[in-house]
Amino acid sequence: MKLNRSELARSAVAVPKPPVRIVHLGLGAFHRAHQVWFTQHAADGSEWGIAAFSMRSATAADALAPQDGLFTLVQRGARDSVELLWPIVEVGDASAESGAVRMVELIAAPSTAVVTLTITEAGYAADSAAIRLLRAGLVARVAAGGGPITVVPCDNLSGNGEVLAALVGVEGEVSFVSTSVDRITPRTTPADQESVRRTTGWTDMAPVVTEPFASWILQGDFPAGRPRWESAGAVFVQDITPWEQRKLWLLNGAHTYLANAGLARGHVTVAEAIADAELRAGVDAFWAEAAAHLPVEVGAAAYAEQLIERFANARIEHRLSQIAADSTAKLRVRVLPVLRAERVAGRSGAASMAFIDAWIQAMQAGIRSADAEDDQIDAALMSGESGTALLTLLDPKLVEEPR
Ligand SMILES: NC(=O)c1ccc[n+]([C@@H]2O[C@H](COP(=O)([O-])OP(=O)(O)OC[C@H]3O[C@@H](n4cnc5c(N)ncnc54)[C@H](O)[C@@H]3O)[C@@H](O)[C@H]2O)c1
Ligand SMILES: O=P(O)(O)OC[C@@H](O)[C@@H](O)[C@H](O)[C@H](O)CO
Repeated sequence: MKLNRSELARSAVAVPKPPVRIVHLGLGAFHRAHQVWFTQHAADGSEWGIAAFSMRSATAADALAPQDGLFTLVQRGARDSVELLWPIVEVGDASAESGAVRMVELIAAPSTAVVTLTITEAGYAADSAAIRLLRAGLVARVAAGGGPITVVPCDNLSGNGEVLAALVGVEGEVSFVSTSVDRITPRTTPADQESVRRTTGWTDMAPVVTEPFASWILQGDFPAGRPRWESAGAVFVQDITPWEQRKLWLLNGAHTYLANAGLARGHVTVAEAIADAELRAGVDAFWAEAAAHLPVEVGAAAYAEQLIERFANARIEHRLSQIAADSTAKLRVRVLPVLRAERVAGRSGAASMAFIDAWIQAMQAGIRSADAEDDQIDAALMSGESGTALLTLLDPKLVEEPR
């Protein structure tokens, strides 16, 4: 793609500018590497524009607005492949009142068919700003007879569609779709920005670097239509549960372990941690436990084999300190279900327990990343029996069971 000047702008490049039919909450790196990429690559992508809103600060919106929503996606495998993505046609900052008003107005607009979200796991709380604004938009839409709409959460959470439907609590023509999303996308660094400038000749204040792999599995209805994401590789299933478990347990469970155990062993990135034979053995043992509770049709062994290659991609600088954030809540959904299933099957779940022990040891050694449960972790560490107190924090039932 050629630009006729060095700043990104729609006037400098011939790309589609579709009308807004999708509203997105959470203008982070992952949305741009995943849902924006799937929309651009859908056969009818040029008919679907996205209005994307940052939720907590103006930073992402301020970087993208002068670029008319355009940004560079770098797919980083053995070599880089660089692409200009154009589906974001409007950006806003919903942490400011004017942005929040515009977002609510767009959710209520009859021309909007889909709302997507990447608001992090912590955003799924009844009093979070994202949930309140989504609710306000849907209530306004129902009241004005705006017609059916579909809401698609794209965060790493079991049953994300059902969880969101319960939190939002809006009755009417609103369909909540559950999804399993997968594409390792680390935070962009200044070096990434500089490498995009060198490769393309244009200055991009908001590029995104991601891995070549991308997967999107969805379950649910789109009564107002949607882009033909399946033509870009998305898969629609009747029952998402085993697919979601495969991804959350095998990928995210292993990530949380590699973060806690890897930081304790002096590693900085996922690629370094998975190259450590001891950590790799821990991951393999956990995957064997998890695979025993997944149906054969999800292909756990092949997915795990692919994961080793993805984790080992040293050109993707995925920092363990970023992944270790909120480990307490993450262990509950990524590791505890496997431990429970192992114990119901009459086994000890030793590999799952080793993942939990790695977190306990990291907390005891003071290797901490931000955690929404920091106050409770502090209290557990102050108690005489900090190991038992941390186990209780994770799940009170764990301390009643023999190890
Ligand atoms: N990065 C990945 O590899 C990846 C892969 C799969 C799924 N995801 C999901 O996407 C989420 C975002 O990842 P990212 O890489 O874009 O992160 P990011 O830090 O680039 O962006 C996070 C976005 O979430 C918003 N946000 C943060 N906390 C929030 C809250 N409490 N309420 C509402 N909005 C909030 C921020 O404003 C920002 O727009 C992850 O938490 C995860 O659930 C990420
Ligand atoms: O994004 P989080 O914080 O839920 O988890 C960190 C990583 O495990 C995660 O972002 C993965 O990279 C992603 O889920 C891969 O698809």
